[in-house]
Amino acid sequence: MRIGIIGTGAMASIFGGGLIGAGHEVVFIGKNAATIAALNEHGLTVDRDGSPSSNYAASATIDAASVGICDIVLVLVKAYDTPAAVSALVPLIAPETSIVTLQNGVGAGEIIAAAFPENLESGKIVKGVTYQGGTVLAPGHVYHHSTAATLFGPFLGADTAGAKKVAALWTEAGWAASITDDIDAEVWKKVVVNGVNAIAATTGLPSRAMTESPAVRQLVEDIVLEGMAVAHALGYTQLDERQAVADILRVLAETPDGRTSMLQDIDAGRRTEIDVLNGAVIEAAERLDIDVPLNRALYTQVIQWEVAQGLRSPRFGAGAGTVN
Ligand SMILES: NC(=O)C1=CN([C@@H]2O[C@H](COP(=O)(O)OP(=O)(O)OC[C@H]3O[C@@H](n4cnc5c(N)ncnc54)[C@H](OP(=O)(O)O)[C@@H]3O)[C@@H](O)[C@H]2O)C=CC1
Ligand SMILES: CC(C)(CO)C(=O)C(=O)O
Repeated sequence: MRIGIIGTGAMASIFGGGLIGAGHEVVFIGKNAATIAALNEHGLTVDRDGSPSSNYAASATIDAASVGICDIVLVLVKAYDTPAAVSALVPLIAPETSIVTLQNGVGAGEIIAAAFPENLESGKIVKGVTYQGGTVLAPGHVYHHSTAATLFGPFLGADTAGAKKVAALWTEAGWAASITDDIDAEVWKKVVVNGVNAIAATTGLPSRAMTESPAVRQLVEDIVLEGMAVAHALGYTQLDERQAVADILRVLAETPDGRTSMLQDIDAGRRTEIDVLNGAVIEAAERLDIDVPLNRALYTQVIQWEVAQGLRSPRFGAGAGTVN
């Protein structure tokens, strides 16, 4: 299959590597010249726990127009980069192209769906959530926690054919994948458990270390339970809060060298996805009249860090709940 991946960061690289390894033709579309050069010249190196590093011959470009039509396109940029990524994607998309987002948070799927209505109508926009993790070590070199779950579902309607086609790719690459008929509930569960990202960002702790400190482990549990009350009030009553706590603690504990995506943003001095994660929880909680003090505290700290870095206007530093 011809697969276009927009992004050359952590997730683009872990999934791109595995899909090249499974025999697919993969083209990365990025915007960082140094990373593109590293990929084309030295290939993509992926470290996985318990196995030697793998190096994959990689093809990467800044010029999306040079790529041509793809069978499947994976959108793996940060949520706030989705509008620009979607514009770049146009030359890759035919009516039969499946477009897949595995981005965290709320809203990216809606931006993609609005841009490609024909693919949306035919069930070819696939929304997913993944508990796999990627950490960038250097341009063209990533660490991959690969044993965790990925769930796919149609963005619109009940036709799961498109989601099944993508899940089959995952299975071929040796990764767990399943189909859900309620991807929106899974997206909210992931938004809630991604509360751990802000904990990592504010403590500086790598993933496993968060589970080893009793105080931080308790904070992980508390942030998930707080967010789950909001998810339940939104109508996702089928989500089991204890299961959500157990799931995220397991993912963190199984990722000794992992750094959550938000901690990697802090490391790199770049904007975080706080708005579409804790910010989304706060926004929903305000509408539903639910108190979410932990989410507010973490949100405020991360926003203040962004303000201090000059990444965001000081007027957003006024307090939690001021979501963009
Ligand atoms: N890392 C993780 O473990 C997990 C991340 N996720 C989610 O996956 C998504 C991607 O995260 P992650 O891979 O960590 O992020 P990274 O920041 O590592 O990678 C994002 C990539 O997108 C590139 N990019 C941004 N805008 C464009 C554009 N217009 N055209 C082409 N490339 C572009 C960036 O380029 P540049 O390098 O130049 O900035 C970068 O290579 C996020 O929504 C994240 O929350 C989900 C599960 C786990
Ligand atoms: C916590 C983790 C790794 C779970 O997949 C994640 O989603 C992230 O780092 O953004």
